[in-house]
Amino acid sequence: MIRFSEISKRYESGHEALRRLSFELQEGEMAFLTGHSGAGKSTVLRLIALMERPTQGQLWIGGQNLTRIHRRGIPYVRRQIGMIFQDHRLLFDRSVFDNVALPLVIAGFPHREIGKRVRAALDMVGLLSKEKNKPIMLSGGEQQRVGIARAVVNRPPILLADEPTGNLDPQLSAEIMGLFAKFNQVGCTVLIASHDLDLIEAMGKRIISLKNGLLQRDGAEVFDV
Ligand SMILES: Nc1ncnc2c1ncn2[C@@H]1O[C@H](COP(=O)(O)OP(=O)(O)OP(=O)(O)O)[C@@H](O)[C@H]1O
Repeated sequence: MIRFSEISKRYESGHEALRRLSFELQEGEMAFLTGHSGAGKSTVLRLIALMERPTQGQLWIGGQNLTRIHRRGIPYVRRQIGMIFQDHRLLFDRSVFDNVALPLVIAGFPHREIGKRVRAALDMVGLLSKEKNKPIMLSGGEQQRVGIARAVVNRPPILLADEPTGNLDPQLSAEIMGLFAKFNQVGCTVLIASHDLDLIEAMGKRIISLKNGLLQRDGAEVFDV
């Protein structure tokens, strides 16, 4: 489903954030991406979401070679991906409903369909009763769940999350991870960047570990870097 083949990413500053990184994520798999600050975790997610392009190597999503894709094809790929950020990136002057509806409004869904889908997404994250609230009235964990509802509202086959529990206490963090596991159980391919080793080890899923842009560990396999 997602395949990195010898991917390198050098930013314009000259910094090489990823070096010949290869790994594959099967359709319906859930995995964690870990490593020290600056190891390259966000870069991996940004490459998959086409927010950055690789300097070298081949990157595939569902049989499509992203390194060959034209600008015109980018929105089509992005529609397959729900992305969740540590800082939620919610619109604070809009209601919870409007925040979650945004991807559907952009995609031109009809009004009725938007209402149905937004409420289904809010129900999944347990926030149906807060649809009229502004994000500022919600706790950090609730805000994060709004971000998750927004990411899943158009039912993308791939979910990417960048430090989704960064600012949350251990109990809320475990709840958020539980939500991702729930989406995975219904077939979503999930990749989560997190430096919270205790939490991700407790999830019992595959862990891919980066060190200075190199693959250090993939599941049970450990590499000499
Ligand atoms: N736009 C950019 N321009 C230049 N260098 C960048 C850019 N984005 C990231 N980097 C550098 O690339 C390296 C990898 O960054 P990345 O954000 O992928 O790491 P990370 O593992 O997600 O770190 P953190 O856990 O701190 O978020 C870092 O050294 C970072 O400073």
